[in-house]
Amino acid sequence: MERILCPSMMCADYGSLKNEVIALDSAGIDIFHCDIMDGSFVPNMTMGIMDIKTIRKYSDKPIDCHLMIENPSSKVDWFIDAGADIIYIHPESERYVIKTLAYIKSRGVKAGIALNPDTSIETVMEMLNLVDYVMVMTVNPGFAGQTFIDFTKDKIKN
Ligand SMILES: O=C(CO)[C@@H](O)[C@H](O)COP(=O)(O)O
Repeated sequence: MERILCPSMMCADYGSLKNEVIALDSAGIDIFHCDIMDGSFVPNMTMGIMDIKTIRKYSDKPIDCHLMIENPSSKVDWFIDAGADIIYIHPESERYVIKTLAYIKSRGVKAGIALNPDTSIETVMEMLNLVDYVMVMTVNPGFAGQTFIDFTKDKIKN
């Protein structure tokens, strides 16, 4: 099994983002994982477009944007234009999921589905051949440092 390292950039020191990006890049990380939260789909607000642009400015490594926002289809262009290489959307937050996945791919970036702990894999079974990645969340989206929800292990296994 291939293992890759994707540090969560919401945990970076924002007083020194440029240096954090350069240090992670030279430490050999694989993908910058960026948690985008709108304070509505999840009870927190985190990174935005300027942060993605800063990461893109100081590294050529892939950037993934995990959109924890309502109606992500209206905003995917913002993040692609800022430099994202992979966009994750939540089926719980989007009315036209497959249309949005197809649009993301048509823009030349990879598309992923992220699943809340209480969303079953069956919900998205038909869409699995349309995505490049599936993110199985092992905590409720919104915050770093939460306790691992044990039953999500079975979902990952399946
Ligand atoms: O999407 C999220 C939280 O919603 C994660 O990406 C966290 O940012 C990572 O948390 P830790 O692994 O540091 O607890």
